Amino acid sequence: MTEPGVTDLVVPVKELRRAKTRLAAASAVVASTARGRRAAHDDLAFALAADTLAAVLASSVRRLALVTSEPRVAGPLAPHPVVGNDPRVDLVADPGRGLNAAIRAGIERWGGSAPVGVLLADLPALRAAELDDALAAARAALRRAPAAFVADHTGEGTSLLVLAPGFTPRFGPGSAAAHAAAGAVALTGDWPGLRHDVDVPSDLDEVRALGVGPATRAWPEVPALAGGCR
Ligand SMILES: Nc1nc2c(ncn2[C@@H]2O[C@H](COP(=O)(O)OP(=O)(O)OP(=O)(O)O)[C@@H](O)[C@H]2O)c(=O)[nH]1
Ligand SMILES: C=C(OP(=O)(O)O)C(=O)O
Repeated sequence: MTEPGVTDLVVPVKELRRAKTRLAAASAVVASTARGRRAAHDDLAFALAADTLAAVLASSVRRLALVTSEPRVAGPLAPHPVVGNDPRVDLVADPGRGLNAAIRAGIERWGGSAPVGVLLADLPALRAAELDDALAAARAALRRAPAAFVADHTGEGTSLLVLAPGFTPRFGPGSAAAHAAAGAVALTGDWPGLRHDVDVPSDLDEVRALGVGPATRAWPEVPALAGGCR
């Protein structure tokens, strides 16, 4: 039986022009002009988020609070084909005070009185089945702990945090240790797509080897995103 709340997810997406600065070298390889590099960078950050969101929407997630002020996701040309008019998606304005503030805004959108998941949006190899499996494991863990998390492939970051009301998200450098120290249970499942976030250029090769969604696969070409999923 599904316990209420835990299939509600908050996903933050930073403004593309400010996001993923550690990936700048990847864009420099595919474009020779500053303008071209800027566009390639924004397209890459967008592709990572689009593929993550497509997997989320193919999962059993009940509601999605998408916290962003990025015009390509939430602006006048939105909704984007990936998010579409999906009734599960609730757009929340980014307060502009960093990642944890954005996450809090997403949690508060639903009142903050039930368990909720927080998933970062740089997981282009994420599979819907992995997310469902991890959410089920988190549901079980929440019977004995205030939160559960999935560490990223380096072991230092957090890709998914599921928290009961009252637990404070501690995203940022060293978040896996911070979440564990605050009492969250580290989930141990074999979820390579869920664990492999893309922070530095070498991560791109590694997620491509796992198998990424259509947007990241096509980069630096911008694909006609049709909202399909693997
Ligand atoms: N809405 C929102 N999302 C954020 C913010 N900061 C990070 N994120 C999201 O959190 C996820 C992980 O981001 P990071 O890789 O830690 O941060 P980043 O600032 O984009 O990348 P770097 O500049 O390379 O450190 C991505 O999905 C980002 O879009 C923020 O201030 N607001
Ligand atoms: C933002 C985080 O990770 P990364 O910088 O690895 O994306 C985090 O783990 O809180």
